[in-house]
Amino acid sequence: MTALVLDGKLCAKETENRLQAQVAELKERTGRTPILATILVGADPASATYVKMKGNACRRVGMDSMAIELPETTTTEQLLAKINELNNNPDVHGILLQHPVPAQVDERLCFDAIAAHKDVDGVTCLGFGRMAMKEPAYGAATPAGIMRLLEAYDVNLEGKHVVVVGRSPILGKPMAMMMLNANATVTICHSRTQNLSEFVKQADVIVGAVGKPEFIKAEWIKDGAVVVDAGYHPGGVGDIELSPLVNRVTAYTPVPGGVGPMTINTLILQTLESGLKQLG
Ligand SMILES: NC(=O)C1=CN([C@@H]2O[C@H](COP(=O)(O)OP(=O)(O)OC[C@H]3O[C@@H](n4cnc5c(N)ncnc54)[C@H](OP(=O)(O)O)[C@@H]3O)[C@@H](O)[C@H]2O)C=CC1
Ligand SMILES: Nc1nc(=O)c2c([nH]1)NC[C@@H]1CN(c3ccc(C(=O)N[C@@H](CCC(=O)O)C(=O)O)cc3)C=[N+]21
Repeated sequence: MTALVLDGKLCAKETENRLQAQVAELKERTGRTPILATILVGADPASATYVKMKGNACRRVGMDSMAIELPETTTTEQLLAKINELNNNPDVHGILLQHPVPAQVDERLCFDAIAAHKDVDGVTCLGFGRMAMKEPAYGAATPAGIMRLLEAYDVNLEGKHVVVVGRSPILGKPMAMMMLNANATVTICHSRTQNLSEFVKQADVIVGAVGKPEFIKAEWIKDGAVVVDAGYHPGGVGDIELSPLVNRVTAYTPVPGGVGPMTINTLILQTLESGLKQLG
């Protein structure tokens, strides 16, 4: 069996072409383009790279971005003040606060300070709750990107047993809710789960969001499963041991080139949606 490659890089590229045209049309009509404000606190090189990639993606579709860099020593109050300023700035249509922030900062408080209509990365409690209730909301970028990728390849989720390994606020937990909303039967596994392999063996669709390289073993995954690997580690490996699987699963996301590009693409897509709402 040759597995279908869920090519996030390609899907993101195709979407960008469409977004570029929409941005050009908006600019023609209003003289303005959507602007994404990115906030990076501290100088972690990996985070700096991701934030740069997000700014570059804005530029590729003709949107602007505003890169805010705050020192490692930033306090919760200082970050809240910056977020408030961006909330009140009519030129800013979306706000991304890069996770993680330094330990002295209350990340949840800061995420939740982002105005709901500018929460294009889908990190607020309000956005999560609305998404979970199927009310209009911007989804968390990574799981929303995964849903868009599965949709693009017509992967059927209805009635399927989806096993999500990981329950973080911006990845595993919203992923599970989105799968539930897509009528999957959902199991969420985490660090206290007993007999993880027994759950993974039942998965029609397995989502790896653990943050540990090749933690989910190929031998746990059944023939014909759909494999979604959100993990990304140096050396281009994900959270799932992928190479032994490529000839016996139905479909899989490559690492790199799978989930990562869809995360950024979803952020850009949702920034444009927000810009369209705010600029007309
Ligand atoms: N491509 C992309 O766009 C993105 C990729 N990522 C990648 O996805 C991965 C996960 O990221 P993120 O969700 O932020 O990570 P977190 O560290 O926030 O969460 C990891 C989750 O895995 C669970 N976990 C840890 N150890 C085990 C274990 N031994 N058995 C079962 N579950 C375990 C934790 O459980 P518990 O809750 O009990 O602690 C937690 O829920 C990382 O590799 C990250 O690099 C993340 C964001 C975006
Ligand atoms: N508020 C917030 N929102 C996030 O969405 C968020 C975050 N914080 N913190 C960190 C993680 C990580 N993340 C990635 C995005 C793109 C790639 C990506 O595009 N990766 C490429 C490879 C890139 C490379 O070559 O290094 C790929 O998988 O093909 C990876 C990881 C978003 N995150």
